[in-house]
Amino acid sequence: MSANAPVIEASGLDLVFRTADGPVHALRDVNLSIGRGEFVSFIGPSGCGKTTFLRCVAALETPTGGRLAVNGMSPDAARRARAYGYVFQAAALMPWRTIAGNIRLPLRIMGYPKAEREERVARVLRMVELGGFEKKYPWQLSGGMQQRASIARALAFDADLLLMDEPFGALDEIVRDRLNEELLALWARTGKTICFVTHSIPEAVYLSTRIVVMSPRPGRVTDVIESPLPRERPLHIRESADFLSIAARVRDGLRAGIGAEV
Ligand SMILES: Nc1ncnc2c1ncn2[C@@H]1O[C@H](COP(=O)(O)OP(=O)(O)OP(=O)(O)O)[C@@H](O)[C@H]1O
Repeated sequence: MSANAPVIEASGLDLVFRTADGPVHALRDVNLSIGRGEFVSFIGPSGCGKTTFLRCVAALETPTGGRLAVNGMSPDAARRARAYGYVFQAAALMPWRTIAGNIRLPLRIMGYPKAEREERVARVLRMVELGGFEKKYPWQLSGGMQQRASIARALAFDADLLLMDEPFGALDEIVRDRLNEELLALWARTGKTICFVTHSIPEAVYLSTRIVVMSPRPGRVTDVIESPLPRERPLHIRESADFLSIAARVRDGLRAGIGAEV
């Protein structure tokens, strides 16, 4: 695959869930191409298909129409090639395992030798500033630290693509600000491609190079906004005119999507 080939390419993507109450059109005609090193946020009201899109990329759902390629492969093949790390809404750590044990387990399942497992666990914990917390259990850590541990687990495979489904939604604003800054720093350091689901307009605008606005019933993309903000973003950039004008456009897009529904 060439370095410029899209990491994710969706064309005419459709997904209809068959339910007892009839079909649910979770995604309709989604066309999106995401390039290497982009930070793309997905924002939209509950039920507009944000999680479903990420799950399709991760081969956890099968689209009912259209095409989807991840690193130029089918999502299934990309999953086998460990193309991505997935960070869930809640930290989803196993409470009976230590932080190191949580990160080590998938590495063990995938057959990494012991020495390499240990090296990777130590490295990713340092990356999320949790060095020294290896032997703690999840309940001994704050919510923000748990979420950092779950990011470390997703980083352990060195995948170039990170799929993050509302990872900071349950955290208070101060912790969220800090993790947003840390995530941007990590993105800058590693050059990974990040797909990030959020309900927060400021979070989407602060983090992203591109913002995908979605609306429900059927779930579809209603706007894609390129951010003019520089890659280096101190928190106070949120008071700048550029920031506020992108936030206003996202808000308008969300309103228009809801308006179209009624
Ligand atoms: N396994 C499933 N079976 C049936 N319907 C489903 C299934 N998964 C999702 N849906 C429906 O598909 C639509 C899109 O759901 P999805 O979870 O992708 O939305 P979302 O935008 O991520 O919402 P939220 O912001 O609340 O997480 C919703 O109407 C949801 O009820």
